[in-house]
This record gives sequence, structure tokens and C-alpha cells, in this order.
Amino acid sequence: MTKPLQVEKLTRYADAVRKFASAAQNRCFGCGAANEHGLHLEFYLTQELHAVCETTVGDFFEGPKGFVHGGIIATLLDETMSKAVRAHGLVAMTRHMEVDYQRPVPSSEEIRLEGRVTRNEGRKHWTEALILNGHGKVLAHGKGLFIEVKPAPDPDPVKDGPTPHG
Ligand SMILES: CCCCCCCCCCCC(=O)SCCNC(=O)CCNC(=O)[C@H](O)C(C)(C)COP(=O)(O)OP(=O)(O)OC[C@H]1O[C@@H](n2cnc3c(N)ncnc32)[C@H](O)[C@@H]1OP(=O)(O)O
Repeated sequence: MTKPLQVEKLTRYADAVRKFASAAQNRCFGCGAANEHGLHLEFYLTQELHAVCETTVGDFFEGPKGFVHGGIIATLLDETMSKAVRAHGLVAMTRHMEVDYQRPVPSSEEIRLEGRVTRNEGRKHWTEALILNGHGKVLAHGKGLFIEVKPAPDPDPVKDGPTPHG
């Protein structure tokens, strides 16, 4: 079983992380500020180029009462893995992903998302992501395969602004 990534709480290590840039007109359901129905995830990058986000998913996105819908859990993991890929200056789409739903993810409580690239081979980039509760317990684990697509990536996703979808 994969352990949580060794990344300290963002609030305590604010100097060690950079915020992931996102355009005001970004309509991505996961991270777009301009999508009023979206999750409004704000990601940070660690020095190791892991993607991290602390968020609370409202009861609007519940499946079981008090818990986040499974499809939204997959979305959270997909978005986190996507940001980890993007952190390396790559533009890529999800080709394959799998989700291990280990514990229910509570709605209306703070959770933490962590993602990283685990392997690269040409256009193929393998990833993993975790959802953790406020005590650091892993609630869900995802693995993904992302395939690079055009357009060409920006050299620095943080400094040079939005991702292709925001
Ligand atoms: C403008 C855009 C902005 C992009 C902006 C990105 C925004 C990200 C948003 C968040 C992430 C998402 O939700 S993205 C949305 C969800 N994803 C999608 O809608 C993607 C739909 N799928 C596609 O469009 C396509 O399948 C692509 C582009 C992903 C890949 O197509 P392709 O270029 O033809 O590549 P394809 O031959 O199928 O596969 C590439 C290689 O992966 C291998 N491969 C395929 N599946 C597997 C597998 N399960 N396990 C191992 N390997 C696999 C193949 O054998 C091949 O290896 P080899 O023969 O090369 O060795």
C-alpha cells in the first residue's frame, strides 16, 4: 500500500511551495475559477514537483450522505495527477486511470490531495495521487497513465501562466 507523500502541511511551509497558475477565465470543472459549478481546486507545487491541494468538497457533491460521490473522488484524483504531470511542463491527457476507494471521503471536511509522476517513457507518463483526511489517513489512491498531446508545453507552468485548460 502506498504511503502518503512526505510533504509537510502547506500552511507551515508556505515558502517551500509555489502556487499553480490559473487564468481567471479557466472553466475547468476541477480547477477553473470561472466555472461556478466546479470544485475550484487550488494547487501548489512542492520543490519535488509534487502537486498538493487542501480543499473541502461541499455536500452538493455527495453520494452517500455525508460523503463525497465516487465520481467526484475520481475527478479529484485525475485533476491532481494532471497537475503533477503539468508541473513537469508537459501537456497530457488521461489515457487510463484506476481508483482504489479505501475509505469514504467526508464532504464538508478538509481533505488533502497529493499527486506525483512516478515513471516516464516517451509520451507516456505514469502518475499516482492520494486523498487524505485531516489526520493524514489515506482515503483514496489513484494511478494514472497520461499521454502527451499538442500544443507544446510552456517552459514554466508556474511563471508562464495558465495550463491549456486554464
Ligand atoms: C489540446 C489538449 C489540451 C490538454 C489539456 C489537458 C487537460 C487535463 C485535464 C485533466 C485530465 C483529464 O481529465 S483529460 C480528459 C480525459 N481524457 C480524455 O478524454 C482522453 C481521451 N483519449 C484520447 O484523446 C487519446 O486516447 C490520447 C490523446 C490520450 C492518446 O491517444 P494516442 O495519441 O492515439 O495514443 P495511444 O496510441 O492510444 O496510446 C499511447 C501509448 O499508450 C499506450 N497505452 C494505452 N493505454 C495503456 C494502458 N492502459 N496501459 C499501458 N499503456 C497504454 C499505448 O499502447 C501507446 O503506447 P506506444 O505504442 O506509444 O508505446
